[in-house]
Amino acid sequence: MSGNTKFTVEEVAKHRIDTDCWIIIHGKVYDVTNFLQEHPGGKKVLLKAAGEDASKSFDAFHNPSVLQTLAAKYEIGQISHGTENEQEEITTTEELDEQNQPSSENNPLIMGEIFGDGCPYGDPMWYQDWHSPFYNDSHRAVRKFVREFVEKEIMPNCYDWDEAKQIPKEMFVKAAKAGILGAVVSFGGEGKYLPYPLPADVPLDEWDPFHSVIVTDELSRCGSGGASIGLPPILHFGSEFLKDKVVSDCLAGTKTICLAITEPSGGSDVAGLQTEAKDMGDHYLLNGEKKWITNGVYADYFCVAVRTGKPGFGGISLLLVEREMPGVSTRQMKCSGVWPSGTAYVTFEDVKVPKENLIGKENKGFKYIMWNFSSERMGIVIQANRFARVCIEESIKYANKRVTFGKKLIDHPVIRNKIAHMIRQVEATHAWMEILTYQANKLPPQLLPIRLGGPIALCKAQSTQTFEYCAREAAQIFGGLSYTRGGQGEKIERLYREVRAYAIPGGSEEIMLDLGVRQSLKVGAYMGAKM
Ligand code: HEM
Repeated sequence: MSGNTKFTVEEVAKHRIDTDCWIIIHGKVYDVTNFLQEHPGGKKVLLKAAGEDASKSFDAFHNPSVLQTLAAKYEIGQISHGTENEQEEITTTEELDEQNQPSSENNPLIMGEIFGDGCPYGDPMWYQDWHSPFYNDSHRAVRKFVREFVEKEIMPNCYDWDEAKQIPKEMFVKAAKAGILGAVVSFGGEGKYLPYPLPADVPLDEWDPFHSVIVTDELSRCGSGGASIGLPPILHFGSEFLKDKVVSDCLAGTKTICLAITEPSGGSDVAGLQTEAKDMGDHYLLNGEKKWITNGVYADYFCVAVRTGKPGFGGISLLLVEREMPGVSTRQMKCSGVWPSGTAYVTFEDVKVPKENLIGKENKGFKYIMWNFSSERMGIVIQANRFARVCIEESIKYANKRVTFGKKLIDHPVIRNKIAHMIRQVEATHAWMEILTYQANKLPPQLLPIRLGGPIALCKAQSTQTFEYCAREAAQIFGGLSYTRGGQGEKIERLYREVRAYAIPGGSEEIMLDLGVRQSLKVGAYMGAKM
């Protein structure tokens, strides 16, 4: 029997015992006889629904993704359309819902195109037909392209990759071929190193920061994080020799690079770092330890912050270190979140690094690191805010189906109050992120770190505090389902564990808030503010 075989409701109704058990879910027929013993919800619930349309109960207890993954193995056909009366009986809940809703055609409320499933605040407002000065057709094309990629290639696998604590290597190559790796990493970089066209074939000279925002935002919809921060320093400050050596391979997904700044003895205090690179004439002799290095377990290259000069920020340089170099070793760290990110403790013991692997100029590393921080922090803002939005989307959808005390969760004012507080923070953060992105598009590049450093630092703290708030509230709405891994609360349980991976790295909230005010005051004073 193939997935196209047609059955009538009467035929399905004949299969309702434990040695022959069929069910209907959203118009498709499943033979679950061999699944009865394995069903995580128990055998009895399935037998109770045997021979019937179980769509409603199925929706109440599962993530829709179960149909794409596990259930697909048991699908044997579809319900055929019989006489008009029969058809009415077998109408699926989706079809029924459709009949009860106004159509999108000739709907007086809709002025343009709605993208996505229209869940209010589940996507940025320009997805739902709101006017925006920032987006045009090429942004819409990138949005569609990346959404399809994520829904097909990433979303169904997130849970398994998280449990396996690893993303398959082929996935990076796939993302590279789709142009996604280039889009995330190389913005502002040089086109000649791009091995594949950018998403939706947008020409490089038309690619703007809003395209990059869309790619990062859409990637974060799967409710799981990862980062690409090691390459930009080489793209922007490295020699032609270093660029030729690493950039194309990294953008093709065949090699991986990570950024190694943080040390066991100090995180946000970059100026105090201790890893030492001693000048030995034709090479540096590298000794020291780095900790919490994202992707460190899998990386082929390390962009390492080292001390080459005097104490403080004036004695720091960046070096490209290669995994093959004798004396480099990594071990996986056990983290509370972002399990597939290969977060590592890295040790360098008498590693000989050739002088040509110096990135930019000696003792200018602090400036490069600070420059890199702004784009890293904007990446965190976009990710954290989408994660917070996922909390809204999941909460609204769940609250619309879960019934307590005789009514749906969404009909309890206390739940709507929680969702409202989530929405107001996410929308405020999104608007701030967009206006900062607009500045990044308009300001002359040399002014970017000075004018935007302070606001970006503040916006980073805003986004991670919003994320933390939303993860907590969503977890309360999901109740016990957010305390167990997998199932309907899968994304919320994972996101709740991942909050710290955004609130601490790239500058902790405490440092961001202080830096944001200090830097803005300094810039204000320099620009003649009367304070
Ligand atoms: C092909 C059909 C089905 C498949 C593949 C399936 C799969 C699963 C899976 C994987 C879970 C674990 C939780 C999760 O990951 O979502 C689960 C739980 C459950 N399922 Fe099913 N299921 C099917 C049909 C049904 C039907 C028809 C019913 C009810 C009539 C049902 C009732 C339940 C219940 C009550 C739970 C426990 C929910 C919880 O832990 O909160 N399932 N099922």
